[in-house]
Amino acid sequence: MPLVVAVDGPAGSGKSSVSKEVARQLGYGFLDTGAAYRALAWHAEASGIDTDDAASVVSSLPSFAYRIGTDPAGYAVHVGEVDVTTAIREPHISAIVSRVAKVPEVRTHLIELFRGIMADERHPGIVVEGRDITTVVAPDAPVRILLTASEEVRIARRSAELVDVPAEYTGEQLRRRDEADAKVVDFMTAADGVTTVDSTELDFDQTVEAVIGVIRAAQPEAVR
Ligand SMILES: Nc1ncnc2c1ncn2[C@@H]1O[C@H](COP(=O)(O)OP(=O)(O)OP(=O)(O)O)[C@@H](O)[C@H]1O
Ligand SMILES: Nc1ccn([C@@H]2O[C@H](COP(=O)(O)O)[C@@H](O)[C@H]2O)c(=O)n1
Repeated sequence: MPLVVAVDGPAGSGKSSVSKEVARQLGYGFLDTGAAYRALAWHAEASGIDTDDAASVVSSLPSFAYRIGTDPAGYAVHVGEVDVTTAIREPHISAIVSRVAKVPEVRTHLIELFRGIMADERHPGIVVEGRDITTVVAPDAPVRILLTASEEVRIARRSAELVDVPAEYTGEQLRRRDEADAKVVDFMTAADGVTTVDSTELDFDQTVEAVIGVIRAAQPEAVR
């Protein structure tokens, strides 16, 4: 089993971009678990399923042929033969993903999938990011981090990415998604043994260094 670095946090806190860069610098694998929930929402829609109907969402699981690599340099997400890497980031998918993520059967199915990917990892370590990694998916991981930032800063960073979308819409959507997701798992407070990295006052490189610092403190031999 590789060294697992578990990273949780709210929307726009920098989980995927920071985790990917940390993995790249340490020569580790990288697993974006949110991509699976997004891809399932995409798949359900593409199959004409009402994402508000939990039973229908569950019925789409057997045909959900999901693939994601763990090489941080070759990030790509597929459903069957379709490359959905870009499509799953559309605001439309962000707006509906919490509906599928709250379905218990979906969570059980995807958590098994994540654990399988982690067990198969060939890099010496893997950075796994999401909402319930430190608490449910890998509660025994040797390094567990809650990556956070103020809501205002998270909205500003996300708005800077989505230049064609009105900032008010982006902010409202991020708030709504956190509110819906927080009913399912607690990613706003650090569980026992989880180290908080607050990037509100840090730039991207400083945040990457702060996360590597937490890994170094917990596993000195893992980081030269
Ligand atoms: N410390 C930082 N300083 C400045 N920008 C940052 C910092 N951390 C992340 N960012 C930027 O903020 C944006 C959101 O980051 P990212 O997509 O990684 O967040 P996320 O937590 O994975 O979001 P989501 O959960 O919505 O997928 C990106 O544009 C990223 O480059
Ligand atoms: N461990 C996780 C990861 C994600 N989710 C759900 O997926 C959505 C998209 O995640 P991003 O990290 O890409 O923003 C997120 O809003 C959650 O609904 C989850 O439940 N558990």
